Amino acid sequence: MTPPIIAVNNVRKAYGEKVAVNDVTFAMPPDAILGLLGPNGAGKTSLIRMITTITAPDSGHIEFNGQPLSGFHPTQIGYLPEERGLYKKMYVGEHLLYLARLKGMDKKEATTAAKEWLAKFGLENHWDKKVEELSKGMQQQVQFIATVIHNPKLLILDEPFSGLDPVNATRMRQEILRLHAEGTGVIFSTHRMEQVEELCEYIVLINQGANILEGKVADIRRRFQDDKFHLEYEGDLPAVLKERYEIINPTPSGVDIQLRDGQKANDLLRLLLDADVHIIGFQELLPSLNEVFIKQVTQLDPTNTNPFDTQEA
Ligand SMILES: Nc1ncnc2c1ncn2[C@@H]1O[C@H](COP(=O)(O)OP(=O)(O)OP(=O)(O)O)[C@@H](O)[C@H]1O
Repeated sequence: MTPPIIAVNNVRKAYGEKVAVNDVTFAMPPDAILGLLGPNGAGKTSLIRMITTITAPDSGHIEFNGQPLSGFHPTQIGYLPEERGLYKKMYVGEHLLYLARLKGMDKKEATTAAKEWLAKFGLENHWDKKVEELSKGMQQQVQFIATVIHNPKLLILDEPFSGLDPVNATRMRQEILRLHAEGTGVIFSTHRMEQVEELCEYIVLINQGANILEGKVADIRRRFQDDKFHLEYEGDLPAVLKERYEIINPTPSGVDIQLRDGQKANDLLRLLLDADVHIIGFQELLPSLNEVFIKQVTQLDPTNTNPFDTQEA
């Protein structure tokens, strides 16, 4: 069996008294983009810095393609950190060549790749511009190019879409999906849970340094389903519906209905049909990852009433 690109085993990292990563274990799934999720201060960057060998775990170990992670592996990794770090006074082309050569490319192949990538982002005329002359979004795209130019086996993207307009965010998302389809492993780290569902099939949810939930997004949302349905209809609703069921979020086009105490969706539908309600749509509402996160944190620790306030526990 092919080993996972990255396997993190019982990894711990503390900065003085502060335990930033506490006994975290997970493996990259073979086919899915991995979403590394958690609120500010959860420990995501600390984990990534260990995967990229910038720092080392205090205990536990990390494997890259089944081998112990070592100083040889960073050339096979592309890391887009949250803090952008281009040299403002350098020229775009010169900068990309410099970074590509640090990753082991020769000048000719780096020049060809840099030109191809700049053209993909519509930046082919910016080769001779200084980084500081580019807009923030363009600088972000150049930094993304620097991250992928050497065809890494593993791509780690920390909040890659922050600061991008919707058109450029979509373009970058398409490139990430294309690279993934061609076999590049991708870890997408963010505290924006709603962005994850567009890109990731599999998530690892970190809270206060610990891995609190892991699995396929669809399975997790289904596991946390709580019998809520959305009904779209035309006309009026019968009074009996309001008497028997809890109606929430009424809008001009529909209502959400929360089932309670053994109530069944089929009985609800039967009641609607018997009352001759003109049904346009009826679907189960699965919780968002935000809601899943809050539920899981409060389930693990009922005293934590504000799961997003985890900065300095
Ligand atoms: N160099 C450091 N020295 C001391 N404490 C640190 C250091 N780096 C991180 N921490 C602490 O470790 C914890 C985890 O931080 P980390 O940056 O890994 O979180 P994060 O999930 O990446 O957060 P964010 O989403 O805000 O980037 C935080 O409490 C942070 O204050």
